[in-house]
Amino acid sequence: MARAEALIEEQAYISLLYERLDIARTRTEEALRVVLARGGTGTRQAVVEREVSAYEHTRRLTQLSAVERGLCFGRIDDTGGDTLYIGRIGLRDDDHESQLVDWRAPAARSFYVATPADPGTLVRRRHLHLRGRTVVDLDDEVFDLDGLSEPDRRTLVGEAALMAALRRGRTGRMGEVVATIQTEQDRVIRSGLAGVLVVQGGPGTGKTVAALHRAAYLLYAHRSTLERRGVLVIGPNAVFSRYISQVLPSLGETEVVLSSVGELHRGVHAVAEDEPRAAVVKGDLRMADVVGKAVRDRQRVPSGDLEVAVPVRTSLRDGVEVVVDEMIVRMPHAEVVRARDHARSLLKPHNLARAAFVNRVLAALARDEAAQLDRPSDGDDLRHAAANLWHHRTVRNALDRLWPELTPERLVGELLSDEERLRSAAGPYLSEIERAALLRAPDAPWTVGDVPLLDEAAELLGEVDKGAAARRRRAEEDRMEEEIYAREVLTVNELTEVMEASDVADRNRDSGQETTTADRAARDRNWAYGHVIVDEAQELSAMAWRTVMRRVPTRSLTLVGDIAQTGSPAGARSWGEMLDRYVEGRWREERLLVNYRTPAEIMDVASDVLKEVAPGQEPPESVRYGEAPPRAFSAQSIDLRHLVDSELGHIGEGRLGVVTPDARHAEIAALFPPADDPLDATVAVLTVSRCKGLEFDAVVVVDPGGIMAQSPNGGQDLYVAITRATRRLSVVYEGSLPQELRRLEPGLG
Ligand SMILES: Nc1ncnc2c1ncn2[C@@H]1O[C@H](COP(=O)(O)OP(=O)(O)OP(=O)(O)O)[C@@H](O)[C@H]1O
Repeated sequence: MARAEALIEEQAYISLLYERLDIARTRTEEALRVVLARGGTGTRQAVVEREVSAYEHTRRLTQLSAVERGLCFGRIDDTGGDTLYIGRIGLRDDDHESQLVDWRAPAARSFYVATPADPGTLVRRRHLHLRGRTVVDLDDEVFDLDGLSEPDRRTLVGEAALMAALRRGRTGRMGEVVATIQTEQDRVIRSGLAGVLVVQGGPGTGKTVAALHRAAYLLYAHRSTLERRGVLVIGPNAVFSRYISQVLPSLGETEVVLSSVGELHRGVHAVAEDEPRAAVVKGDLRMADVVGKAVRDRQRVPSGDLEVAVPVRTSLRDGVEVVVDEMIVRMPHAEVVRARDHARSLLKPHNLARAAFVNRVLAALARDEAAQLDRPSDGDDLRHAAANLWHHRTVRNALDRLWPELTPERLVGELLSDEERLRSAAGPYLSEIERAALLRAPDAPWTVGDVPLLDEAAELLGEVDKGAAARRRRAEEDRMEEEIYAREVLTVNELTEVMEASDVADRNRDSGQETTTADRAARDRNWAYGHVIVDEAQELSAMAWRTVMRRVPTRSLTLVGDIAQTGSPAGARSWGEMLDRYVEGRWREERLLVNYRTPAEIMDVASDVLKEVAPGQEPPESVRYGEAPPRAFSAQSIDLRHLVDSELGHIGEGRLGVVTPDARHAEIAALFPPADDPLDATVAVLTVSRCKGLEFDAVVVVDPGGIMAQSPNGGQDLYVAITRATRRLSVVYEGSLPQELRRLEPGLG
């Protein structure tokens, strides 16, 4: 069949699918209107039912609008003469016959995994290209050539769909690639939910896209487990989270929480990076001991007996109470030690164990007071006297000195900025040089490396706000009640197969204000996610892994990264080094070997760098060639702005990234128009740590020698910088060209 006829035939089917989509939307809108028209009153059962169906309809509507673009992108024909159309969601006709298969459904799998060598039962895979609702092109892979007519053979275009996808100009946001997922990526996406999956792959091998499509797949395949607990995706920084933020909604998923290590401690948004020596120390597991000791250091005993002045007689003067007479109450030193040891022996978090310490001290002081005043000191009298003592400022102050209530921010802030405290807490664990690397000014901003320390502290301190703990307990009791009730409602309505009672209870309780998993998770430090995905996972320090693992007690994780790109000096040198502590012998690894981003000429340059800095590491294979040989310019012979203008001329609508050493970022950024968001700028000036995971049509690497020298992992940084380019690469060097880059063609200034 000639291509034109094939196009007409496919257009007819695609139009039918869009009609179905329109019908589904209209029906859902109508159903939602009916539900909302019922109003928010009535019996409790009616309110629950209304909440449930309004939520479901709204969710379905969001999904139906998200799939408008590229609703259907593929078709498979098998040896039995059956045809399936593959798309972003599944659609059925009024007789419940499948018209479109969801890309995540098992039936769609052969669309992704069939290869000429192993086609399974497929005779043909067809990619459909739509603009709006019109089929503008198609390309076929035919697995059974003998079965093809002559005209059909002429339309064979091999990997055209993938190549077309890769040639698209960069928009500043990552897009989804459902139509062109490759076999090795499909293996990653559909790998089982349980356990730890490590996806190791070089730059541009699609680790990020595979991880995000995996999130969508897991939510589809394990909705009841994951929707309630949610999926957390941790990226290297907030810019990256924005870069990938549109992928999942465009796949129809809205219940995924995007975060970065710097944002994992509630209330802190750390963006600053530590200088390399501090980063190494903060990322070291010994810091868990240091924070532990810092907490114990705050549980003190006085050098002698505890002595506190308390008022004996007060009088009112001008309406103000003044102390007329006071006395000293005492607690012997050994008893204070016992009170402290007893509170510690409870193994409760510091702020929760404080009550035990406080009660013992108050009782001892009350006993002494009674003895001195010759008052009775039996049970009730003593309790009364102790309660009275608690109201004296002097007693409170003494107790706060000995066992203060602490927030993680105060504990860690004071630890890192007070030489004395640091020496005491870190003395047994860190050398003097390491301690010096940690010391910082009291008003220094939080760094990404501080966040795992804050998390550690939060774990050891427990919640300060007793009101909050009580509120949470009450809320939990309410929730249980709602859940029992919701279960009854679902049973009565025969909905138990479709929905979980706890889901309904959560939604009902939140009544529209905080209905998403993201909202609920954000409120709760102890939230346990159903699955956690970590991108650029090689950058996480051992301390950061503790923080991540706390959020997923089931150890259901996907970690994607590249050991050869580790930039943080506290990051991973091998996966086992970081993971064996938690899941020894229980993590599995998939490797991605094909680079879809960087053209072969640029990858050759990157490979030279890799050979020097990480000799054993294999660079990935590029699938295409670029449009110009990568070039090197001496800083003396070229004006950077001039070079950037000329590169912009070559890339048309695309985007350009200028990558600089950390120390030169401000100076170079000042040469270009300021940009609020580097993702929206035509020219984005970034350090290497900020451009991790991103990509640009053209990249200009400034001062490669400076990048290499900026940290012990500077060579890896240069490798990352070079591999951000999808089309063109230029390097502007100071002095002489680093010899790792000798392959670059000399550019003319
Ligand atoms: N199957 C595919 N179809 C179309 N484009 C793809 C496919 N796989 C990857 N790409 C494209 O290749 C580029 C690189 O992908 P991605 O950013 O996921 O790679 P990565 O392995 O995470 O890279 P890095 O480690 O350098 O951050 C992206 O533009 C992505 O859209």
